Amino acid sequence: MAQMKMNADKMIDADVKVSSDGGKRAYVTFLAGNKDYWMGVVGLAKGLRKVKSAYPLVVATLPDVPEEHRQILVAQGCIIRDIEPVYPPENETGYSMAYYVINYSKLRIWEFVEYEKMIYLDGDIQVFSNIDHLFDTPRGYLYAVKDCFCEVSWSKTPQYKIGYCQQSPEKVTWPVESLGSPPPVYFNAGMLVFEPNLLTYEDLLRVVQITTPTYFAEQDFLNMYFRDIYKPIPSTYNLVMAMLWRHPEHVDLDQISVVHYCANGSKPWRYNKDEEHMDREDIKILVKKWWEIYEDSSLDYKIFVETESKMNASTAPLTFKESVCDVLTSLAPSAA
Ligand SMILES: O=c1ccn([C@@H]2O[C@H](COP(=O)(O)OP(=O)(O)O)[C@@H](O)[C@H]2O)c(=O)[nH]1
Ligand SMILES: OC[C@H]1O[C@H](O[C@@H]2[C@@H](O)[C@H](O)[C@@H](O)[C@H](O)[C@@H]2O)[C@H](O)[C@@H](O)[C@H]1O
Ligand SMILES: [Mn+2]
Repeated sequence: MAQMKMNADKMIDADVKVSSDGGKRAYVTFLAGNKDYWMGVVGLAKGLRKVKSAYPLVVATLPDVPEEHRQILVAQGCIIRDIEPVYPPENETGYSMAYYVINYSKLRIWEFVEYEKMIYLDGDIQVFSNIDHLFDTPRGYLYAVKDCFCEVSWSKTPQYKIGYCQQSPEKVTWPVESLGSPPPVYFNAGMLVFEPNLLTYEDLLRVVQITTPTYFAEQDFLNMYFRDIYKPIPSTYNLVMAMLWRHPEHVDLDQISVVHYCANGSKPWRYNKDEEHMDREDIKILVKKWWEIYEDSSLDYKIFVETESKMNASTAPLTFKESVCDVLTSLAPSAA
């Protein structure tokens, strides 16, 4: 029996796990530049191993990522997928952060149609509990967590100016008479459960070229594009860090599966205790938890795989022949 299972597994490409209905699944992140985000991706790869995710991590990688960083990621079991940049039209109004322009390249992940379903995670995200069950969400939708509008990065938006946030709409009523209908529910694009699709991909690239860029770059664009199929999922799947001080009533850290280190100064590999809010005890704990995974050599790909295979070998189910021998031995008359 075990042998038959082994053969079946061999038929499945070692790097890609399939769902019960045969669809391939994987996590995917995005890496650009020659700075230090590769450390975030290593942390993410090790975190997914620690929670025993059944699926690999694909890294959509821009050409400016150096070979040295690529080799580190391959050594950590990542699947490198080279992508070309996506440049949006000229942006007169500017972005909330100048570097956001490179985040349009995230759109390339819709081209990864060898996978039926993917979970996109920013490189500054860590997974602390297994979220593989999100791959079983009903097809035909894009799932993501609602963002928060309260940080100064939103200061140029009407919602920030009146203190309105979708996380606590009861606090400030949206003035329909002066501002029209409230903004549609809006997701943070650091974590997405989505289905790669070539027609969608080609349409994304077409529409992005005729869409005026706005403050949150590809995040605004994705919210506009997927408005009709977006389904909000709980903050446990993408704790946008500002929620800790903006909406603490909506945060139970014990229930959080995914932490998004998106607040200024909170990226663990370049944590800056002098940035606003970074002296909070909960932030220090979350940064420490990230480093514990990053520095845990038992989670390094090579060591992890060796350890797992030894454990599986020692607890592997008996083959049919072994179990028969066991029974016969137990029945044999005990030596006098
Ligand atoms: O120099 C950079 C900037 C961004 N990113 C990738 O783009 C994602 C989005 O950027 P970031 O997380 O900094 O945005 P935030 O969530 O903090 O707004 C990152 O997580 C990385 O995966 C990258 O690889 N290199
Ligand atoms: O390019 C736009 C980016 O917009 C989002 O980040 C924002 C958003 O979360 C705001 O709500 C926060 O205030 C801010 O700090 C944070 O940078 C995504 O996380 C990121 O992946 C990317 O799409
Ligand atoms: Mn991020």
